[in-house]
Amino acid sequence: MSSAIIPSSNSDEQPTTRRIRLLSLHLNPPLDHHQQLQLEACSARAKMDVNADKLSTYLRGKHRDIRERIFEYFSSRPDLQTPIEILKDDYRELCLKQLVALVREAGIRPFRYVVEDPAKYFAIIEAVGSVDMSLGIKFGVQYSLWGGSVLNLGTKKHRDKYFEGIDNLEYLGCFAMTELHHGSNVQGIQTIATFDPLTDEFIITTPNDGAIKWWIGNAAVHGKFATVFAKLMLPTHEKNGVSDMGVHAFIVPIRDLKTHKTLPGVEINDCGHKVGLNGVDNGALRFRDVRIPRDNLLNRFGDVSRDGTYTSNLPTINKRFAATLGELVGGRVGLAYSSVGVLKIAATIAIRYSLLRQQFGPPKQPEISILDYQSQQHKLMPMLASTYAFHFATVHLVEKYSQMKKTHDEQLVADVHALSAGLKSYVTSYTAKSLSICREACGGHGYAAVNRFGSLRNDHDIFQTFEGDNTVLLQQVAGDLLKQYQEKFRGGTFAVTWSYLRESMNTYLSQPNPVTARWEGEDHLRDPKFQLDAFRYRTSRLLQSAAVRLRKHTKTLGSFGAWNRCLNHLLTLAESHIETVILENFIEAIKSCPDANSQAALKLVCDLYALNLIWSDIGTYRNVDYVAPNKAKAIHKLADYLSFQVKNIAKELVDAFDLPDNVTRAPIGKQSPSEAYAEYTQYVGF
Ligand SMILES: Cc1cc2nc3c(=O)[nH]c(=O)nc-3n(C[C@H](O)[C@H](O)[C@H](O)COP(=O)(O)OP(=O)(O)OC[C@H]3O[C@@H](n4cnc5c(N)ncnc54)[C@H](O)[C@@H]3O)c2cc1C
Repeated sequence: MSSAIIPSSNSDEQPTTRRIRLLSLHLNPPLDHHQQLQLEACSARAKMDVNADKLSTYLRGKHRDIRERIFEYFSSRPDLQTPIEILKDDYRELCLKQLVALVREAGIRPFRYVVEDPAKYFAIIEAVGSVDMSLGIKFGVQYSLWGGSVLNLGTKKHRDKYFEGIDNLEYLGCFAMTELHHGSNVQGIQTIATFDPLTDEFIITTPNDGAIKWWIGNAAVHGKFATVFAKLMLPTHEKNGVSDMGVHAFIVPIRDLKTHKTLPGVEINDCGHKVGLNGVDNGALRFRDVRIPRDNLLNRFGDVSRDGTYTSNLPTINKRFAATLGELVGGRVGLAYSSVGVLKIAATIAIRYSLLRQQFGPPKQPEISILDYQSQQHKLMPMLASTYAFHFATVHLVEKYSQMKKTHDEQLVADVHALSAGLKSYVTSYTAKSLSICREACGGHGYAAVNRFGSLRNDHDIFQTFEGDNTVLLQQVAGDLLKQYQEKFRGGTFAVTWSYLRESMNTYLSQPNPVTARWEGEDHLRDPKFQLDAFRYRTSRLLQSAAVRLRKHTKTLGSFGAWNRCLNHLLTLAESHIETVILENFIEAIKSCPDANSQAALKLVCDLYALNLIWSDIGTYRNVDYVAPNKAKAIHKLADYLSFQVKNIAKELVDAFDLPDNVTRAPIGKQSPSEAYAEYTQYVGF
């Protein structure tokens, strides 16, 4: 455990002494000042005393109040709580009722925060999604997608006309991008908006069944408007000629504001019962030459004048398309943030139950809690550590997004785009897997619908697909990394998020250090420098080798074929990079924590996060001798030991998520263990 401080070499040193000193160096590095501090933290850990409230205050930051207000409101309205069993149509109506009550009764008016204070907006959306995930998604469709498209793709005239109605829910709306034949490939959509100079209108047309707008939230029952993405067609001088100006967004009224009847030319059908999120009414839309005024083009990035002339500050279709999609990253940020909220709920229920539940034990002695089993710790403690890591990473994402909204800095826009794509895909995939692990970790009682894992899993599952399929998004991250890599070799600089690669690419190009590869003392393994170096090294290696492979295969397969040949490699690269960014943010967040005990607890959790991931990919490190066999063994042992240590403060760590019982809503996850079985028994009718 402890490291001896190795005396430095001096000229009188005997050969044997020197050999012993060098040998010791291989096993334990000399302690620097930072490590000394760390050792002190380790010994303090034995009496770690975590105050959940202080930790929670640090986690929630300044938006704790609005979150509590939302939870308290729903706690005061049990009639608005979603029952365990509910039919699709009833659920949709309840979900609308919940949304209307939140906005009009509880007075949560979130729309202005979309632009003015995104951090507050995301805190609201996370809290609302914790109350009910369908409600969170319906809320997101209204304010992030429909509302967000009006604010971010439109101009002042659109804001003036629609802001109030969107905010107060009179103008319930949809975001109609996906079609039956095209989801991920947005540029492949086929809906057409043709300008008619005679009437000064656009004509919205669904040219074939493949172009029917599909999966559109709020469309089946409640929506009055839709932001419809369509290819803008402008007449040319040739007879009947049109020119395709690329994908643009248009506001299309779909139901009458007073009668709620579907408007002429619009055909709406229900996408039906889904695997989850049945409180949201997803519908399919067909447009039969629906005419809308020219003003309904959301014209921030491209406009059409009265005579049909097209103007834009952006020179190409691709640039306009990128700018349009770039403005929509808010939805993705919200999903990543909310997914962490779901993970917190699941981890809380599973860990509280694992502390309560007792099975087996030493002969003739009381049974022990199932969280005392190493296997249960292995299932749940790295997950708890990841939840904390994701919390800080998504808070960082929200901060960057808010900065971007204020400054519109071009570099920041690119950064937030890649970071939101990476975090959304990494976090939502992790949460989806964890929900199954939590269910299984709670045994049979995990399978009771009242204990939530089924609905959480089903509702959350689609987070992996909408707002960009995870596999597709990770490729954008890999593409961005490769672009930066090429620029580096052309003498350019890395963007801020990737700046760590500047140094680690150089380290990578040299051989792993055979001395540090053997250091295995706890103080070294728990040194953030070692952990970050290891993460960065892996990413740099993957980046360098991906670039080499792509170059090689492009010669024979072309760029598309080469990309596909290296696809799994590229996905691993993107994940490795995102893990590095997550770790960096965790380490930074620990430094800023004002409470010493909370800081020590976070350090422990962060070490588990880092070492568990290094151990999960130990083959990669061993293959290149980045770690020697003994060091690999030491990492494994320490990761298990840290799981055990984290288990000792697991109760406080989940309490710090500050989720009241009316939000977790699972009898087995009750805050007070004595109530858990009692409520569950009552639920069954005893
Ligand atoms: C409940 C729900 C609500 C939705 N709400 C809305 C909404 O309100 N508005 C809206 O416009 N849309 C909405 N959508 C649509 C959603 O955004 C799309 O489903 C999503 O973008 C994925 O597109 P897709 O379904 O075409 O998947 P596909 O792209 O067909 O993906 C299928 C599989 O192919 C793989 N794949 C695709 N392309 C690649 C590639 N290049 N490389 C490797 N693998 C690839 C994917 O990884 C995935 O595994 C919703 C969908 C659902 C289910």
